[in-house]
Amino acid sequence: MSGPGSGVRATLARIAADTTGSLPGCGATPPVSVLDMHTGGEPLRVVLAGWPDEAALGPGAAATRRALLAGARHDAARRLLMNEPRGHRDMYGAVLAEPAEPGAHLAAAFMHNEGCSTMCGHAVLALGRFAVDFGLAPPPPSAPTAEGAEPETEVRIEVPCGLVTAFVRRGADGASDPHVRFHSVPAFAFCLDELVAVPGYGQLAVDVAYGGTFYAFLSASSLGLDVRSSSTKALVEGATAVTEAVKKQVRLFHPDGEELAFLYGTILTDGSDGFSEEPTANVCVFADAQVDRSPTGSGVTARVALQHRRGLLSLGQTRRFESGTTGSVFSGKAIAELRCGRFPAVIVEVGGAARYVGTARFSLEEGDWLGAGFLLR
Ligand SMILES: O=C(O)[C@H]1NCC[C@@H]1O
Repeated sequence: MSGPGSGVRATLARIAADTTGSLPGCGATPPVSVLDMHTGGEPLRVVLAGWPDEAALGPGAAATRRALLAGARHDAARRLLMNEPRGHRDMYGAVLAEPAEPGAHLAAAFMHNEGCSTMCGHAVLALGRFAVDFGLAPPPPSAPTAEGAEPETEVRIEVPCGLVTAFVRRGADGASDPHVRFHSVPAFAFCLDELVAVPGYGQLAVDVAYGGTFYAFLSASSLGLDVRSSSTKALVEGATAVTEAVKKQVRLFHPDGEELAFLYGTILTDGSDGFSEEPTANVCVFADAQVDRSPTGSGVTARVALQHRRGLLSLGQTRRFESGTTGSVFSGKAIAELRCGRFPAVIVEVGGAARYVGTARFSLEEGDWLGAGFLLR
């Protein structure tokens, strides 16, 4: 018989309560603490502590992204947290830093299966909640409403493509509402109906638009596919062929700088660009054939800019966008017209729900080459 404090259940409880000790064989590398969320099914792993070279990170999101892209230690940490066995091909993460922009509450750089992106809408929705719940953005000074709810808290987040603002509500109990909205950087149509030769699929008309990052857009039907019913494998193959072809055949340009001028991926749509109360579905394939589970915040931003440019969506008119993968829905609307260099542009508001998933402390056992991170094709 085991005495009090011994036995399997007591041992498990002791391990669970011990938040500081390192695991056997893992003493040499300090553990990395993370908080996981998801927005419309798309994961977001927020690094809390233990990033190997915090001093080299910032300040500012663009500087943090540059440091992540350039540093071997940073890339090892990215692979540790994004790849198997702690993550998977489609994992997504954020590294937070002190902001450099006056008035910003935090800076965030984004990482995925290949490197680091310049914009991530699903992450901005999640980080808005995170910032409110963990005191990174102060609550508004005005009084609560009659129902006890506060007015929205503004969370200004510096991301590599610029400054974006999330709006978060808190209930009478002080907890943040999962439904968040954000205003993005100027979004614009780069080219419409550009003819691109896509090996295996023929000559296709493709739109390219910017929503914090550039995407190619086309109806999945032009590849003989359907975003709601085709297999993910077929959608990934088709979208990847388009991405590779557009990268070779369309030279991108962004008025704010060279480091924004790259194609992040391809978004296949259901072709329903004309206004409807029904949601329009799309699937985003980005980075190294990574599949977004959400409708893609930066993709919705770019799609709204395209629909507005084509005269299909007026200012203030809300359209709903559905993920072809999970069925989750974001809203999108153009709220202001402006210019981004030579491009007519719009500010887009995107809304969606972000949820908490859990926290974890990850370690790496000495000599574990697989544990350092791998991906299956
Ligand atoms: O929502 C978004 O904008 C992002 N989700 C994964 C790919 C994009 O960065």
